[in-house]
Amino acid sequence: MNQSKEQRILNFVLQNAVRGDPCSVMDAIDKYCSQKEWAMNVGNEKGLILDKTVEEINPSVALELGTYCGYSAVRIARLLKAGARLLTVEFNPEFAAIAKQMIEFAGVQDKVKLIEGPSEEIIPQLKKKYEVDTLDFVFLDHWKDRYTPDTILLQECSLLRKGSVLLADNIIVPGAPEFVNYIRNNPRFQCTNYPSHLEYMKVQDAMEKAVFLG
Ligand SMILES: Oc1cc(-c2ccc(F)cc2)cc2cncnc12
Ligand SMILES: [Mg+2]
Repeated sequence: MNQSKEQRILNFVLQNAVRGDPCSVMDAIDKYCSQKEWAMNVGNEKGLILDKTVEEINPSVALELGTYCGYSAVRIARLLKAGARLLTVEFNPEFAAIAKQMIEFAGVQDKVKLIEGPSEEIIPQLKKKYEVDTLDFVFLDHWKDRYTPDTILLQECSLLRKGSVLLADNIIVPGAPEFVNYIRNNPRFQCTNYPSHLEYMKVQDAMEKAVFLG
């Protein structure tokens, strides 16, 4: 049975990156996906915006919606302080299986909890099942039509506190117009737009940062 693209990406990392070195894993994925097969990792240009946001917040508890192959989970986890943790949610079992191996190879598995399932099911479980009080940082990088309902669900589940930061990928491509309209017109959020480019392409994209005002 021939391999998936995601399995080919993982194989390339296993052959070309250094076990326990998150940056070498990120570099190998970026090399493969820019030179061989495009894939929907946040990439190195938008990845720098993600880095700066994570470093600014220095989160104790972070949530990622949309793990895919684990590129941004590795990217975020490598910056977390001792004792801090990332919960990352992936709906697709094949992607989750690849991401688990990617996260372990990078050596960040002690900081990352990979949860397989739909975000709308997992979010209401975060407090009781995953011992979350509130979230310091949320990276939205899953299906764009889930950005708004999941942001509302995070509020309904009292998972945001004054100062919690949301960062959303793909504001232009594939685009999340309904989310942009919701979040920019919501007085409980302070928004900032970060123009960038679609991963590995000369196509305009952007990220949106939204600080919850409580
Ligand atoms: O960063 C992303 C990019 C694209 C995407 C796909 C096809 C295309 F033509 C352009 C962009 C899809 C995504 C789905 N989930 C999360 N992130 C994504
Ligand atoms: Mg994305």
